[in-house]
Amino acid sequence: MKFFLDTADLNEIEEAASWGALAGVTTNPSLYARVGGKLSDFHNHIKRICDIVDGPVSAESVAMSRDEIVRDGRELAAIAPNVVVKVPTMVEGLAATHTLAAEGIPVNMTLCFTVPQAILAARAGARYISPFVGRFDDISEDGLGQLENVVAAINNYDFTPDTVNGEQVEIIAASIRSANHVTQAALMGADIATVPFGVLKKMVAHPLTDRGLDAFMKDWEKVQNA
Ligand SMILES: O=C[C@H](O)COP(=O)(O)O
Repeated sequence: MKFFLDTADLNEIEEAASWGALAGVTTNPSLYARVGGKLSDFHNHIKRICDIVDGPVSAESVAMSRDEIVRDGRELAAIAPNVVVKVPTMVEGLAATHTLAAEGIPVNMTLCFTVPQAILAARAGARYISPFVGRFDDISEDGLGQLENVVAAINNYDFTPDTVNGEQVEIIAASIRSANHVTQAALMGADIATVPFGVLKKMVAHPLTDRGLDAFMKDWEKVQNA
């Protein structure tokens, strides 16, 4: 499993990148708004993220028609070679993905919740598909169960390698709210988990690690004073 950071916060991205396990970043309009992002600075902001991260950086189109999404996608892809265009899973999004993929522009289909949506995204040529876990849980549905179904269904078929780098479509477990979501996503074989920085920090920590470290430090103090 690879880890992406689900944020538009440059400080979080720089810090996570320094830990050595950051394979990419995903952003969305809400995450950009959260860091006080302005429309006029959007492309520059994505460029700054691309300069920090050695991996795919998803930047979302907010257009609603296929022509506008394609236009948005081309502009976003021109920002840096590692930009991935994030497109919502809807009819206009599928049509735009089909066009962008044919041009060699990688697409991450987002707001994906079901197996049929995921298969349609893969057929349209998406490089990444992002099933949402937490938002399913929010409506008292089984987010992890849906993710497991998507992973199993996509792996049932040999989707044509994309035109960008010959790699198969990858599943990004998105809307991740806990380290346990990451554990379960890894066990079911999701290719990538995109996690908020707070979850990434929790993934590192364990009370037994803290307790063990504390005991080691106290015993080392005894050694020094012996
Ligand atoms: O845009 C994709 C995010 O992973 C959504 O996460 P969220 O449900 O926590 O906002």
